[in-house]
Amino acid sequence: MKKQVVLYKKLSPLLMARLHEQAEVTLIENLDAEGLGKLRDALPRAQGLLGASLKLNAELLDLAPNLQAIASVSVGVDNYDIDYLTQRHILLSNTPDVLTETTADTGFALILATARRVVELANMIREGKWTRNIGPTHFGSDVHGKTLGIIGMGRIGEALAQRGHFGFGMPVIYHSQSPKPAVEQRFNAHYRSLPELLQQADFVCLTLPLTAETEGLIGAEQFALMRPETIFINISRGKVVDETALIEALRAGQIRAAGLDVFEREPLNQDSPLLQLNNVVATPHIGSATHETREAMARCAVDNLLAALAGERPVNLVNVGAWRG
Ligand SMILES: NC(=O)c1ccc[n+]([C@@H]2O[C@H](COP(=O)([O-])OP(=O)(O)OC[C@H]3O[C@@H](n4cnc5c(N)ncnc54)[C@H](O)[C@@H]3O)[C@@H](O)[C@H]2O)c1
Ligand SMILES: O=C(O)[C@H](O)CO
Repeated sequence: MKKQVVLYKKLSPLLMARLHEQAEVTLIENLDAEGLGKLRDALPRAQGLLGASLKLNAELLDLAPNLQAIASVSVGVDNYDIDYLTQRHILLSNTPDVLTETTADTGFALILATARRVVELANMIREGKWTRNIGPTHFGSDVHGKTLGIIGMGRIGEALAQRGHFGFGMPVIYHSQSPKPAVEQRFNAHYRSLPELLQQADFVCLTLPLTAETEGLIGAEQFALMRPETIFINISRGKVVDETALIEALRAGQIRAAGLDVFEREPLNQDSPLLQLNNVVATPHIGSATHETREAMARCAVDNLLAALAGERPVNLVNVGAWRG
């Protein structure tokens, strides 16, 4: 008998066809109030779930007594109660690797856009304010040769280091859970304590996951260690940063600019003070959002889900403790 799969993210026709071949599929197209109601109705029969951007807590999961596997179309797994899933032997998988390069591209786009004031000055032209040659008040700062500081030297951190070191001749310093000799050798990178990195980096870039340990990692005390020339980039998760402290640091000139792809609350409220600041470049969580990469992520999630439902260990199993094979 075909397994019951609930999708809360629409997939390409090719992937939908593949899933339909092997499973009975219920598709929830939108996670608005109506969609959430439909999801609740579908959960009691669900054996597999596939989607992203939904906090799947114990209250929702308790509606799904038959659930065997969840395939998240994301590398970040902060939306899931992993201990609870493991306790219930529900296999959680994610989509690492396939989005690494694209997310690092986004990080570098934010580095360049903030340093060279791309959005602010492009808007100036649109607003008809380019009336004479620009002078020092509109100058940006160099990226090449500046010190790139990476917090969380994992897959995306390494891809950022690669761009900085080989492409822009940037000295690389990093802070992570432990030093990584292979990375140091490849990018001539140097390990720093968190306070040292915050003091020394021209670009402080967050590429670490949101966990109980990293929530609120960067707050007023950490911004106070940065310099007025520091540019702060966050492509990890909004909650790693105390957003009120970030706004204060930007307003007070404690740091020069911020490039932000992620926020404490998403979508970002239109009234957010961040959107009033010219030295903020804000993008709507687009780290992995290219046609190619989103399709690769969806394919990876489908592979993981079908493997799990067939009794096989998914390649990207997150909670290995849930595996009984
Ligand atoms: N903006 C986006 O659209 C987007 C896209 C992809 C990933 N992300 C985020 O980026 C994160 C990283 O992805 P990845 O594939 O590089 O993961 P990864 O696991 O390869 O790398 C994370 C690194 O952070 C380090 N780390 C963890 N906790 C730490 C701590 N307390 N202090 C210092 N370092 C710590 C780990 O040791 C690891 O090296 C994801 O978890 C996700 O939240 C965002
Ligand atoms: O974690 C991820 O994969 C990205 O943030 C997309 O959600």
